[in-house]
Amino acid sequence: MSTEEMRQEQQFVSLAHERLDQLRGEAEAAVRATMAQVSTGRQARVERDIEVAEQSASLSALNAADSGLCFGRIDRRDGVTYHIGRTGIRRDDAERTPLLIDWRAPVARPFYLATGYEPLGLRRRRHITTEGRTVTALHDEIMDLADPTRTGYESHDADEVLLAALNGARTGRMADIVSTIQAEQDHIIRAPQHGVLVVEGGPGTGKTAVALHRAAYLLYAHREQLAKRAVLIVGPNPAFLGYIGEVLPSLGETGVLLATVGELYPGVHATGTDSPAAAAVKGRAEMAGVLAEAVRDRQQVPEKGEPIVIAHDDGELVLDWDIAVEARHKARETGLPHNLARPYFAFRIIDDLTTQLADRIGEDPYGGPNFLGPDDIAQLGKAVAASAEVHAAIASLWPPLTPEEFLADYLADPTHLDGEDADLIRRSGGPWTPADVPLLDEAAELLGEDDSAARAAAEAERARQIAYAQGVLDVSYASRTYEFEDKEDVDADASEVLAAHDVIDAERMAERQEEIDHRSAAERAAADRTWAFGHIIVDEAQELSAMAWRLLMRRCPTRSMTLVGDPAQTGDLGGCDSWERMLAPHVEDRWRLARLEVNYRTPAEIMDYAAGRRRGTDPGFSPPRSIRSTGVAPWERTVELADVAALAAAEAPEEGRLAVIAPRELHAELTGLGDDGPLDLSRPVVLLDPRQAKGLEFDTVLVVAPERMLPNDLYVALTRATQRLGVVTPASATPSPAAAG
Ligand SMILES: Nc1ncnc2c1ncn2[C@@H]1O[C@H](COP(=O)(O)OP(=O)(O)OP(=O)(O)O)[C@@H](O)[C@H]1O
Repeated sequence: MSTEEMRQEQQFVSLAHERLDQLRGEAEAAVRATMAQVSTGRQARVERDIEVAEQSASLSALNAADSGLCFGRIDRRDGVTYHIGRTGIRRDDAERTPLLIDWRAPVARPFYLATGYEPLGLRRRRHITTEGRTVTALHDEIMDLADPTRTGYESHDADEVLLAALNGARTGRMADIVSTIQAEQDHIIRAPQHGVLVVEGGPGTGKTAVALHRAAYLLYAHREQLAKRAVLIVGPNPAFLGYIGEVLPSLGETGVLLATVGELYPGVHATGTDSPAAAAVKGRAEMAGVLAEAVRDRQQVPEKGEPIVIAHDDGELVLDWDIAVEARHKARETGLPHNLARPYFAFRIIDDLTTQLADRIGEDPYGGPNFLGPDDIAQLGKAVAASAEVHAAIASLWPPLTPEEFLADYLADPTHLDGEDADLIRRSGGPWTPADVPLLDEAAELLGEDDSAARAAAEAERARQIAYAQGVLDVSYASRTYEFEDKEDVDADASEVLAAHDVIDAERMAERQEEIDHRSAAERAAADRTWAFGHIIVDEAQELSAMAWRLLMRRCPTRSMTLVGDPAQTGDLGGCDSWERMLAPHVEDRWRLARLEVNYRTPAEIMDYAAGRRRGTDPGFSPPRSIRSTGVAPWERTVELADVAALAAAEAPEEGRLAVIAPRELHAELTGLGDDGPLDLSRPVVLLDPRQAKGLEFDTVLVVAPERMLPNDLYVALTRATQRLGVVTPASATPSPAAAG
């Protein structure tokens, strides 16, 4: 082996780190300098804050690049060599020539795609392994077989670097795969941004990894647009989001919002839980129509013959069925949501009641025309419109509603559902559940936000600011003479010294005072129900209910989405088993499908076992092909539940993580596994139910009571291990209702 080769590579890596340090130093100094600026005035402070935020973002991207900065090199046939890394770095020369190429740049692509059959202009591909700043290994692949040059680092196994990554002990946090992205994954990561792309693949095929790297790629390729509109990544539960939460920051990307669907209604914390059957009812597509009907039910009219009689200074007003039905018809005809159509209902009623009053007051006893002129009638109308009693009557028929009030009332007494379904979701009080969130969102759409009060308040605030600014300008103008009073023959108005009043009027000055929202796009998006994201990525997409899809589609009017999932792993009753059915209501057949076929997580021995069990209920089942085998077969044992903790302790790997996956109803009997407090995946041993295990992976997994799990849940549980799998049948356990199913 040529140590010279190694020395040169080390020299390059050291140089790249030095340059990175230099850039980091500059970025730090820029942040410090900006922060030290004495900014007077709110505008200046806001601008300073924005600058600090931008500089800090590039600083954290540079910090993120520190570990594994340079991981590859491509030597092209034309003699040009590029080093590939986590971020792009330029030299400090006049031309600012590239030193390190960002993995996302087009020129880096052959590093991921080139093969002996299609070398894409490469002579050689090199993987560079580093520990800290030290190069520890090189792996070369010859792409041009006619090239006789050898370095001594030629790999016999092309997958050596990949397999080393896959065999590494797990930490409880997902790591990026930037140095070993495979060609089939690269095609998906760099697929065009527009439209809906569905990525389907079995367990461990890298769907999550690909989705996260795609987010990083899109932010790189469409930075300007996506920095403004932000990218949303939706995952199945908070523990999963915690598990994947480090990947994008490690790639230098922070402009992303990670959330579960249950977190997508600002101001609502969905801490409650539904039974699976109740969640399934709430998730059905028909709930949209059901809620629309329930909103219409809140638009009432008095019974025929039982009018609402309103006391008024000029006599009683009678709000009867005829008036209300006509007003309701007119309001509904606008097609506006409930709260926005309400003023039309109110206007019509006030108009009718005014006519009623005018007919009575101005009536000519001799049958002549009404005595009242248009001005008198307008006066009467004002009085009717100002009457608290009239407003109370209108509100009793067509009340202003918030989504929260409306849905809480609806769930207390569900209508338009058959009796069994209504019983399942009936609830008075209690916290919101994740399945309520799409219903709240639907209700918000049906009700609309009557923001007239907020707009009036904003207008009043603006008027106040203009008045204040005018005051400032008046003071500025009044004080103009003092500046020059000790000078002779000075015409202050003709002075060359410009004062504020010369260059700006009150309105523009007020505008400048208005607060600029300097939160990041992701932060603003998190607080805004009506935010339209630039791109949405949904992981475990098969779990989402029809109602959840409606919510997400509203957040992405451009339908620029990547959906990754595996219908064979669907756990939720309300989830989906067919992409066609799920997507047709939103994009018809305008979506693309990409498949991932190779299982990078689960060794062949475990996958064969999982597939064998699966074939018990689905004889034609075919799993993804495992890329590696360990020679360690899964084992089965019958054990007392009380002894599972000891078994877990014995099986726990020295380095890495072990998970016990058991049905939730057995957790109380599985003592000693620390099933209290929030789930902490960094612990060496964790206890999970199959739903919580979705998307996660561990070095060793013990699946307890497989016979009590539904086929899809069992398949998920059996495919979480990267090294070893044990299957435990409880020697004695209290029978459960789930056991039968
Ligand atoms: N190209 C790669 N290089 C290194 N590791 C990879 C690569 N592709 C996938 N992996 C690893 O394989 C494991 C499984 O990937 P991932 O969790 O993305 O699969 P998945 O398809 O989402 O699985 P599931 O459907 O079971 O949740 C992860 O540890 C991931 O880092």
